[in-house]
Amino acid sequence: MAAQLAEITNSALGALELRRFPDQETYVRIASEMAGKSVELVCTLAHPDPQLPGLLFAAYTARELGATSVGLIAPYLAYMRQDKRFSDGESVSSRHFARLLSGAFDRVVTVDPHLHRIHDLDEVFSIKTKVVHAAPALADWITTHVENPLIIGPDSESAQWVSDVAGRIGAPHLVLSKIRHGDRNVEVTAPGLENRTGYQPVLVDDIASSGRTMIEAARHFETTGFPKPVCVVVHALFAGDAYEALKAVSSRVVSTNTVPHVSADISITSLIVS
Ligand SMILES: O=P(O)(O)OC[C@H]1O[C@H](OP(=O)(O)OP(=O)(O)O)[C@H](O)[C@@H]1O
Repeated sequence: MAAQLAEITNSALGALELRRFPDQETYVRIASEMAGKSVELVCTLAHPDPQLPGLLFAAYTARELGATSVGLIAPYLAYMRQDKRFSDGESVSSRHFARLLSGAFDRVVTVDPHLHRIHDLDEVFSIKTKVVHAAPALADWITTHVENPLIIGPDSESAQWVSDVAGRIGAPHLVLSKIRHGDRNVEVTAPGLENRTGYQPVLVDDIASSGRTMIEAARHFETTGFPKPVCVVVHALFAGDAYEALKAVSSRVVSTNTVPHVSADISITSLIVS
């Protein structure tokens, strides 16, 4: 994506050397001229724990080498789901992660961050933020690939992008109801679904991690006279065998390229620079 962004914006593509020492510490070397440059580090944070030291060291190094400003383009921004102290003593890691990034960068650009109980990135970041929405790209893909779609969100939080996508296509939409009992244990209910047959269901969500949300939502179509759903996800994290398990209950699974994945057929690269 960094190469694509450099080409679209007619910018130079920098060279960053990143490797592990034998003890697993991170080695960083910037092999491009930084003096006087406005620098953007492109790093999708799908594996944030091993990625973070290198990312912070690269930002600090760019500044020490004379960059006038250092921005972060993180197509997927991690840790935004832990946005509340759900149990006593828990870290509100969205706030802490944002604080770490705010200390190293001058600005951050991301795609559809998980903003649920936080409504604006500025509530947790102290630097300039920009949010890019994938909805136009999702709507284009659905228009081209799905006939007679019914756009469905698996939980109340998805209502925002489901209604946006459906509105762009001129398709009906429906929002299901979800209760999360644990990391891999969610319960999805779909009241009234049997009254909406005659459409191709298209499940749309921001993140697939364990895949349980989409899988539990998809299962409702097995018994209600619909064809298997098409599943459209913005950020394809797909931990473990989540992708295979979701494919088994779907007619197709597709994601955007915010996270490199075999399902990433929807490009949002041009939206980042628009
Ligand atoms: O693939 P999974 O492991 O099911 O994770 C993906 C789900 O998690 C997020 O919502 P979450 O359940 O965190 O709910 P929230 O809206 O209350 O933050 C996200 O919006 C997806 O629906």
